[in-house]
Amino acid sequence: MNERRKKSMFSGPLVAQALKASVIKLNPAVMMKNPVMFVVEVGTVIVLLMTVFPGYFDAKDRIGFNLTVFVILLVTVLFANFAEALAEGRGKAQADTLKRTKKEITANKVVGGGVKTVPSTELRKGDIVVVSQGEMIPGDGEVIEGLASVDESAITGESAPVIKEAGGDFNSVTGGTRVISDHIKVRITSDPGETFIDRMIALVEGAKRQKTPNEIALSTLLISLTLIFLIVVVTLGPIASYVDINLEIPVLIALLVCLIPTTIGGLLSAIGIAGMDRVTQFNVLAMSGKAVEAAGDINTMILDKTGTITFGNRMASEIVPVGGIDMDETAAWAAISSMQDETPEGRSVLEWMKKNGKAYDAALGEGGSFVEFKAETRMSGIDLKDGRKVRKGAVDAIRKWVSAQGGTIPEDLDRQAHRIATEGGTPLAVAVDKKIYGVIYLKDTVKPGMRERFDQLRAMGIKTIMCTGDNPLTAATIAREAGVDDFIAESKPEDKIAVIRKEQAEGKLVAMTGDGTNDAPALAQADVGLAMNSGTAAAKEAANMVDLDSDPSKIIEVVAIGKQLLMTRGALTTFSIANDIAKYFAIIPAMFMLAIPEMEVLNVMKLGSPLSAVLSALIFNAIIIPLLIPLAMKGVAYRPMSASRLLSRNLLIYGLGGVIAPFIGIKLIDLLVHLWI
Ligand SMILES: Nc1ncnc2c1ncn2[C@@H]1O[C@H](COP(=O)(O)OP(=O)(O)OP(=O)(O)O)[C@@H](O)[C@H]1O
Ligand SMILES: [K+]
Ligand SMILES: [Mg+2]
Repeated sequence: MNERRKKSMFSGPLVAQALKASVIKLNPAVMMKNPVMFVVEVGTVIVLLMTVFPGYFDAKDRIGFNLTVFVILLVTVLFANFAEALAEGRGKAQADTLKRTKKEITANKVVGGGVKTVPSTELRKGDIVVVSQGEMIPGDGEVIEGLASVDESAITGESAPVIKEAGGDFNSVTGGTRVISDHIKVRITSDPGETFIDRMIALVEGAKRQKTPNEIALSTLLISLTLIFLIVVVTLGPIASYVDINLEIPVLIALLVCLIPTTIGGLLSAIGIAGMDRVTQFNVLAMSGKAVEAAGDINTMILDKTGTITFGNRMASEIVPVGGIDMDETAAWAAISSMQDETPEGRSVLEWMKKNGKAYDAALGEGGSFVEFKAETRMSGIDLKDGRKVRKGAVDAIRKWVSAQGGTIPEDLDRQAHRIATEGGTPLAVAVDKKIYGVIYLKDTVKPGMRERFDQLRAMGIKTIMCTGDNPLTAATIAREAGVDDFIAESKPEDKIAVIRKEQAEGKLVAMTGDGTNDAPALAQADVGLAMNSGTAAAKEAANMVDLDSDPSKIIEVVAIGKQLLMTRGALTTFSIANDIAKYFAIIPAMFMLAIPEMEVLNVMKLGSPLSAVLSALIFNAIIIPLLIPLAMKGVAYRPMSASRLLSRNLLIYGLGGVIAPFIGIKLIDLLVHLWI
């Protein structure tokens, strides 16, 4: 699928498909959704009638001209349809591939004591299925038993298998992905038609594409402009004839089409679809165009430290005893506290032991009950069967835990923790009941290039806040190193939602990423919530975007894509309206010169003849649409800068460019047209 995703929008089959679709879209019922182009279509039909039945319209001496106007108008409409069809093309192709994936699946449903083979479409929420090596997972669900490696490339395009297992944050599986080793039992969590693949198909196909609030506002403006010009042009005829000037209908229609915002009207939906498509190519699924646009308007971005700003593979790199305790004893307790801790942090402690040739009595831990790491407690460990409780965790959490039992805190604990934290490391204290043995030094590294990216975000006027469960000192060090604007340390998952609400109360739009079930409320609250595909079903459900590559730092690029979408629309609107204004100078003098040849002084552009002026303006009006398709699809060139600088830059380039381009374009076309007629 990744291959397909990367495929150019302008490849042969997609272009052929789009050409066909642009004719089908001529259907007036479809055209009506785009009022600007619909007006052009109506004009096209009128000129066609005048060409075919010239007798009725007293237009016998203008058949050639009228036929030409008809052809140019028809091509104008086709160009606009082509832009939209081309933008839709890649999504449609992707949807077809996904649909094929869907059809083939059968499910082994657990019924009573046995297993029954049923088509996946018969599965309902709550059903249990067994999936073995080589089989496809028949629906979205949660692993309730077993562990398997799963090939999710059908969805993510990423060929490396991922491990899915019961319990924890990696239990969610997606229908249409394939188990490549072992077997698992899965509880189905979605009904047919509501699965992740169904949603994906609907998204890439644009089936449920709704206009975003921004698009609606712009459409309203375009319709108003169209109406105003329609009224002007319709009343122009009678007024002119009152003073004995006879304006011809095809010329009036040409005037109207030149004046109404056909360029942006023709490209508007293509810009929106292409923006969504850019996000999809980036392997992020946006649930709506609104989400992508919200990303472009973000003021505040909330980022996790571990795994987003840093690599996140926090590894034990040192074990430091405190209170005069022996090194080996401290290390042994650190290891025992990690015996069943499957987090990267926990596993790294055991690896450290091996690497440093340290031994511990594993038998001590046997039969004990495992205390899983929780972001709320910020501790993990084991309750031994002899009654002793072994813990490791954030220094302040362990401190509190030990103090609550009446224990004392070794005086060098803080000094050691402080040293580790100022180096940007995470200190984990190790304790058994009320005695603290030492500190584990977890090392993590800030990803390269983070500072530049945060500088860019700042240039765009976006504030970044790093949220971490880590202590304030580590947080401060990493925050400084990475260059984020602000940080919140010792934060629990629910603190994120508080930060979001606070920012939103100040009228800001907030973006965040998350993957856990406890991130779900915050993901829902954020204006842009990007969930990781590796995360839980609840997180993916709550978010309005899902990153199929599960890379939380991608939120930064998503914002850039959103901004680019808004900018592209703004730039092309400016260009389009500036263009139309410039066309006055070609077409209005021509129109009056047709009626009163003495008005030659009006011919400021020195165009060949009134008729060639009208045709040239109309041809320019048509071909500017396909000329701008690449820009509409790829988005305007984009450099991070503040909104006000962007605005003035765009006005200069696209406003001024929009005024100048028609003068040059129409003049050149007129030179050719005048040779021909
Ligand atoms: N496996 C573990 N066992 C015990 N304590 C841990 C473990 N993993 C992390 N901790 C402690 O709990 C704290 C909070 O961890 P958590 O994963 O919630 O946040 P974080 O990873 O520091 O920050 P972020 O929100 O950026 O991921 C850590 O700073 C660390 O002190
Ligand atoms: K126009
Ligand atoms: Mg974490």
